[in-house]
Amino acid sequence: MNHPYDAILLVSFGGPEGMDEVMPFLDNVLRGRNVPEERKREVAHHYEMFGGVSPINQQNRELIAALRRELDAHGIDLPIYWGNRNWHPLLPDTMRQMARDGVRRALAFVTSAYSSYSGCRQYRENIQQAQLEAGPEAPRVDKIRVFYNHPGFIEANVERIREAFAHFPEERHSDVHLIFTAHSIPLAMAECCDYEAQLLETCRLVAEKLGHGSWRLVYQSRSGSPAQQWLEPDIGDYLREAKNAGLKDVIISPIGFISDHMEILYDLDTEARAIAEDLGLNMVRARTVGTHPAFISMIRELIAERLDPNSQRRALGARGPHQDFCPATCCLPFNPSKRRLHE
Ligand SMILES: CC1=C(CCC(=O)O)c2cc3nc(cc4[nH]c(cc5[nH]c(cc1n2)c(C)c5CCC(=O)O)c(CCC(=O)O)c4C)C(CCC(=O)O)=C3C
Ligand SMILES: [Fe+2]
Repeated sequence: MNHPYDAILLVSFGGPEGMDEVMPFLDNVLRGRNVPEERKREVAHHYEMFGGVSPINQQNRELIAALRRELDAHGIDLPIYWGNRNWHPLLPDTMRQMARDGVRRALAFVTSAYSSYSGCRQYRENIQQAQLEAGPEAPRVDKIRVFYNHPGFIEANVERIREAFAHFPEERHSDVHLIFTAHSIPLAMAECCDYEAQLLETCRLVAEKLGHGSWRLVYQSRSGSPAQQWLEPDIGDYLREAKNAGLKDVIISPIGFISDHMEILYDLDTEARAIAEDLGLNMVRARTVGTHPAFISMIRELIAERLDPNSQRRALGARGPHQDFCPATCCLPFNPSKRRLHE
């Protein structure tokens, strides 16, 4: 096929893989961010509870291995590179390697299904910065569209939630309350993107496929200064609300993420689970898509559609496929015209 791409680039968040990597990783995440020192220490402790190892890097290795097999099976022979925002392999190092290998133009798959500054624009800025650091031989990089409404993403989530339902006796299924979670972001950030609307669309499409009416989208992993407003309700508060409303069985599906990384192991499997147990709620946490075959074939499809401009761009629901190229003002961190000058 005649197309301009000579590599795939997986772009992700990155995570520490040992005790001595936790603080330098958090320094990278929080450089220039308005997050209190106390929150940083708290989050360092979350990582330390797991030996300083975030599962995210291993999950990305497995994702790459699965994608390699999928591309090979479909005759797509592009090499796959991998670079992270916050930890090794770091994007600038990967970009230099690509330049050395003679890569001229790459397609980037970012491990975030939704549009937001953190999940879209910041990754594009990271790519640009890495290109600057790698110099004039750095490849050109085009980002693959966000996939929150892609049938492969929906199907993989539906199957993960079906697995979770199987933990409850059949006769209780209709009374199970399905709680979707996503990473909270500052309201100022949420105002500049379609994050909430996209999340709600994914939840709606997944719940519809499951034929399950009792669901709600809530948020987790709130960070930042307490003075700032972030998306709510928080999962902990919502579990208390659910209890007060008389609910007994809940499934938590972290629809905002694509792998079971630290924000899930700690914020849901440790913190939210303790709250649920305290309240006497039966909680089952659904897995994220991870390397589900429908998700891996979705990534292959998203690559193939960029290699062949005439191919169909699949999307479920009312919103249609997201555009291939982000407009200049897409996913800003905040609305600049709302910022007072002295801030
Ligand atoms: C929207 C969004 C996603 C989803 C899109 C995507 O996947 O990119 C996401 C993913 C992730 N967030 C992660 C970890 C962290 N996020 C933090 C801080 C923050 N996240 C934010 C937003 C998001 N984050 C924001 C607005 C902040 C405040 C600071 C800032 O404005 O940037 C902090 C600092 C400590 C804290 O304050 O919590 C950590 C350690 C990990 C890795 C987990 C692992 O290691 O396994 C992953 C995948
Ligand atoms: Fe985060």
